[in-house]
Amino acid sequence: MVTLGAQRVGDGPAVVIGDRVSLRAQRGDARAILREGVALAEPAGMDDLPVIAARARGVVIGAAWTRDIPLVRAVAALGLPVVVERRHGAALAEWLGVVDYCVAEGNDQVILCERSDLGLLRAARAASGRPALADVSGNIGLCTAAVAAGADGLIVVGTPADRRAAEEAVTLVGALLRPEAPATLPECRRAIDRVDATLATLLERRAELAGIVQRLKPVGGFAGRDHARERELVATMAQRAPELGEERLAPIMNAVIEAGLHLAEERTTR
Ligand SMILES: O=C(O)C(=O)C[C@]1(C(=O)O)C=C[C@@H](O)C=C1
Repeated sequence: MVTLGAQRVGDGPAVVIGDRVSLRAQRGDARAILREGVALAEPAGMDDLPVIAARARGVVIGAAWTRDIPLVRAVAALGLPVVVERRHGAALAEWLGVVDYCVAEGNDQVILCERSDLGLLRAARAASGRPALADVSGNIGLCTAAVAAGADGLIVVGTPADRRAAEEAVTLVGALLRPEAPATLPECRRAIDRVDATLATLLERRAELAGIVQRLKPVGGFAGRDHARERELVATMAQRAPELGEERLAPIMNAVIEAGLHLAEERTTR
């Protein structure tokens, strides 16, 4: 786990990082470009390092210059958390070799970052035991896939809509697939909130489908209720929710089904 400002990257929920500033791409006076508290900054050269050290929460070793070993070393020596991007085309060994340079400078606060190859992100995370971010800026369609692949967070430099898509992916996919071991009451409640967000999304989707079924059945709505089908779906769900079991699931699903039927009937009379 690596702490980046207020965010913990590695254990707990996947994070979204919206401010990654590249002094390489922007080319200008670092003092004018970097605001105090920026999450991640990528230097253009050695001259930028003092300003980055003073203002940024973490520093990026960019994909374009991972072979500039003197700069890699100097960046690691700042003592800030370091995000190591993979050079385009670099194999796993080369990527993790850059991490070794950072560790050799006494900096163990290293996060991996990958843009496109989610299989490699997963492999690097497993091989190194270090957290890994997916940079989905400009490729926002990869958000959910990246979280599903095990990314510990998303870097997204883009529009507010892009940022919302990233937040949605970490919440919904995280709740479904990311292991959680919250240790405090607030953490546990936030984890429950993520599960509830996923439940709400699924409940809304289920209600839509149940509404379509009512129109397809010869007799829809409460009049066409099929209790055998309801028992069957509860029994199937109990295989995935064995702790709750059929007995506890049955009243839950009864309420869900009735809510769907009420909605469908309301819609036909609207
Ligand atoms: O499968 C159906 O026949 C439906 O109408 C859908 C549904 C459900 O919401 O799952 C709703 C009412 C029935 O009693 C059984 C199931």
